[in-house]
Amino acid sequence: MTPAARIAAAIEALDRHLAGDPVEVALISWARGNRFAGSGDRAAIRDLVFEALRRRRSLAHRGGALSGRGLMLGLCRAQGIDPEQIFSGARFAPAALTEAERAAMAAAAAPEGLVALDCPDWIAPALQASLGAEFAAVMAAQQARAPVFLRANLARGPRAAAQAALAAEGVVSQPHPLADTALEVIEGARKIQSSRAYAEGLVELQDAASQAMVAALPVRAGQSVLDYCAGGGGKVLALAARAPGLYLAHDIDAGRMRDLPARAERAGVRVGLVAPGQAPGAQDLVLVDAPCSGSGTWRRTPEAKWRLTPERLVALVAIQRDILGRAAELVRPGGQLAYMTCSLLAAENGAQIAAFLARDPRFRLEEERRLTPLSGGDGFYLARMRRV
Ligand SMILES: C[S@@+](CC[C@H](N)C(=O)[O-])C[C@H]1O[C@@H](n2cnc3c(N)ncnc32)[C@H](O)[C@@H]1O
Repeated sequence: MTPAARIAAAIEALDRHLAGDPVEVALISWARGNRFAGSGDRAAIRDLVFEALRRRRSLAHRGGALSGRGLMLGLCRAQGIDPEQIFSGARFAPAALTEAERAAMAAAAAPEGLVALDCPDWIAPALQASLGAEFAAVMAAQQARAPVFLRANLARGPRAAAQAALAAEGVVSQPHPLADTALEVIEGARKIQSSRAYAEGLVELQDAASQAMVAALPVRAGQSVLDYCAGGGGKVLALAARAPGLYLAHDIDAGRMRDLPARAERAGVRVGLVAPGQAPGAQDLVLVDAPCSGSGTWRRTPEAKWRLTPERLVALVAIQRDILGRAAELVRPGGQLAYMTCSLLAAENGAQIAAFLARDPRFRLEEERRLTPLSGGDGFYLARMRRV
């Protein structure tokens, strides 16, 4: 496909998405209806769509409309490409520009303020309060694509050995300072999942900040650990790789843990599954990787930035509060409770924990950590508490 044809495809997928389809569904629908497109084309179209969503507000401003065409026009302009060259009306290219489109683009001044930062108006005050002087830099960082990170699985060998095995298969990576397990992929990211290094469990895909937060948790051989919101198991697998122990995974939606047994086997670690609502005995460490706004991961999941609403945020804070209360009951006296989110918002992080500690005097805060995308990985929050 020509660059113009790929842009025409991205316009179609974006229009489906803007009409209500989740972005992944929109991309799959496009691919099903256009089976001639090869994997290289599909990947390029996906990149265009995600680029447009990360910068949805500023590109719509530059392109004169919040539509597939408006976003792609805005992207051309932001990249210094003359839209007339792409929007030519030639075969497979987007239809030629209309006079109205030319006029709308000509009228659009350079984006400023929250538009330039691609920040929804309603959430800006909360983000500004949470991020302080870093607000603009963090929002700007979220406009760029996230790096691809791998976690070297120490249960299978050291990071350098994983790096060498990947390099032999064309996946070039370098150690990342956020965690002693983190590798940042520089070349060959598309080969990771078909590599032997991945199949043999030497590495897992995991954001570097996520690895850093897990590394901050204490692990001792033989301890009992419950990952209360395990999802696909990224955190519990990373913990289990550090020391043998009794690891359990729980999620309200058992379907989310579907792949966990296979992932644990690949990684050479053991993780038991706990059915939703089933109460395991008191644990040395309970980890709550809570459902959250995901505001620290908007580079990877840009549609979430535009889908989040004030009502959903209030609901998430209530869910987190409820989960904390339940998880706290599963910590043995003297044991630890670790609460994490990939949010940048104080309401889901420090304020949530302050309210929990005020409600439950059995717990003391031992450590809080915050990371933003300015450190290279996702935005993350960790509070480590002890039941005294
Ligand atoms: C941030 S994700 C977990 C990601 C996972 N820990 C990982 O590293 O791959 C949050 C998870 O919490 C689960 N969840 C939501 N509400 C819950 C609840 N009330 N109790 C337990 N899990 C819940 C969701 O199903 C989701 O899988």
